Amino acid sequence: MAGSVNPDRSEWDVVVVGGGPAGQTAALYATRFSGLDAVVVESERVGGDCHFWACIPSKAMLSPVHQLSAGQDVAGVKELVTDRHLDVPSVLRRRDAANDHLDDGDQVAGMLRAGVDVLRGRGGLSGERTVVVRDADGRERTITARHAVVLATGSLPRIPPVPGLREARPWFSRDATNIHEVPDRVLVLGGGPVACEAVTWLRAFGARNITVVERSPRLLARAEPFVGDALLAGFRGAGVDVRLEQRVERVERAEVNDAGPGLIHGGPIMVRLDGGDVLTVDEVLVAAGRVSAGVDLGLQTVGLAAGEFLSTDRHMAVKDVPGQWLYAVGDVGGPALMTHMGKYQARVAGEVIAARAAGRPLDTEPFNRHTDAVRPGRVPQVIFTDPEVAMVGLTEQAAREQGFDVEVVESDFGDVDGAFLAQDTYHGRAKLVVDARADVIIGATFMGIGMAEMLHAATAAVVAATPIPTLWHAVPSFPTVSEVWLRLLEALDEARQRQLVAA
Ligand SMILES: Cc1cc2nc3c(=O)[nH]c(=O)nc-3n(C[C@H](O)[C@H](O)[C@H](O)COP(=O)(O)OP(=O)(O)OC[C@H]3O[C@@H](n4cnc5c(N)ncnc54)[C@H](O)[C@@H]3O)c2cc1C
Ligand SMILES: NC(=O)c1ccc[n+]([C@@H]2O[C@H](COP(=O)([O-])OP(=O)(O)OC[C@H]3O[C@@H](n4cnc5c(N)ncnc54)[C@H](O)[C@@H]3O)[C@@H](O)[C@H]2O)c1
Repeated sequence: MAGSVNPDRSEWDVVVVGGGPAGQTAALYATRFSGLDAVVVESERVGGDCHFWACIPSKAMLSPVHQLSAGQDVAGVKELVTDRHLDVPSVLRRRDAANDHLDDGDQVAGMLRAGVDVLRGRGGLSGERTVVVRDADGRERTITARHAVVLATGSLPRIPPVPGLREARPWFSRDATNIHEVPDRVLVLGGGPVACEAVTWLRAFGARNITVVERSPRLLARAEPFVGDALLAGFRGAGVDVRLEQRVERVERAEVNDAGPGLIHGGPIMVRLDGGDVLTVDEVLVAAGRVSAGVDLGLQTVGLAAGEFLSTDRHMAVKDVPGQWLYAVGDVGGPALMTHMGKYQARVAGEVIAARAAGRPLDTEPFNRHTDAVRPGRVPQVIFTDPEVAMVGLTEQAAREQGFDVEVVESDFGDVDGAFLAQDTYHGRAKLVVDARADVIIGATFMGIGMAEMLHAATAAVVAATPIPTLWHAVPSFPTVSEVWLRLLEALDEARQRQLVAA
């Protein structure tokens, strides 16, 4: 669908550059109830990476993986599905439907219905409140914002400086999420969320030789250590070759033929690892982190350095830019590169822009809608491996490094009735990190089937700093897996009682 803008128009109250979830949300929150108008400038597809290339297609493929795997551990169902494989073409059709066959018509229509204009083209700052938009034919148009410009251009894959890697035209996350050809032999460079989720579906889709090369000592190194250990055991048990504390030294691909996303990009690839091993694979998937998509944004025209994650204050205004007219939300600002965090920041930015445009002072009471109260240390994340990892707040290590008086408590799901009713052999573990002085939870991690939907209770407890004595009265329903909360509180109580007796 084309953009929706009067060709002669050149001024809006709010100009948003980047139409991913963060940019869309900022435009909606700045304009609803405020009387302001806004335009979203988008160079590719309204909906962003999240809808077309990241969260939506990946989770559309992972849900069938989880459901088959869960069924394989429930008597009465497992007899039907053990040793059965996914119907991969059906899963890919499901994925294609979920991301609208890469067509952003519905997303554009949604913005227009909400009264937000859409302008196709690549936007970049050219001075205060001014954005130059270059369309696909190279035509330029200068637009200005009466009140605010919001940068929401997302992030791009980081390419490690490995000789031969770039030239080999390896896969990046877009190929993995929009997979059409399943490589039989694949090397995954990195062991973070992108890598671990992709390994989960590549295995389920029938890739027979998967090697993961991660430079740090653990998979999902930012999670509690038990998570990486359990994932490692699961991957290795399923035949995935995981090489920790290793790097790729060089890559060679004689025949390169990049026929498009998700298709194998050429002939076999020779990969030399730093230990001296040489592997031959059909594809390399680079999943080695992200960089800010702020390189061509004209940041230097307002005195900012290009290419780094943009630094913002608690109201999402970009630091070191006078006048409070420039905001950044979502991945372009880091450091929590997740859709829900980008949308949260965008809600804050939108409300701040509306208040400032009306000349209203920003709210100052705790948990007001004009201030980011989540960063740092209260960020939730679900990683949709099999089983899932769900975590919020600080890990034990991070809490100790930040000087908290830390108590930790862990429990597996062995004696939770809801767990053995859900699965015949439920494997999972939960951990709480407690600030002993304040007697509140500051971190929680759950690993197990269905944990994604368990997380929000922990997020609410961490953000609200619910006192542990209050949590005793938040009764988990029987027989649900969430009774693990009771086990955790009992374990904490027991440890404290023992300490009292010992003292
Ligand atoms: C494989 C994968 C899986 C993921 N899964 C999850 C998940 O399950 N849950 C989760 O919370 N997060 C997930 N993420 C992270 C999530 O995708 C990002 O945090 C999210 O997309 C960021 O939203 P955004 O709006 O900041 O950026 P984006 O979604 O990247 O949108 C930015 C938009 O800006 C446009 N743009 C860029 N430059 C310009 C310009 N100069 N002018 C105009 N337009 C421009 C782009 O075309 C794009 O449409 C995943 C990431 C990956 C890679
Ligand atoms: N479900 C989710 O919430 C979800 C899913 C996917 C991605 N994401 C987000 O997207 C972002 C990007 O994910 P990611 O996994 O690409 O990045 P990441 O930074 O989280 O992990 C990259 C991993 O690659 C390793 N690495 C980097 N260079 C390497 C090298 N040369 N050799 C070997 N290992 C190397 C790093 O040690 C790290 O463990 C993350 O911030 C993540 O939170 C979120």
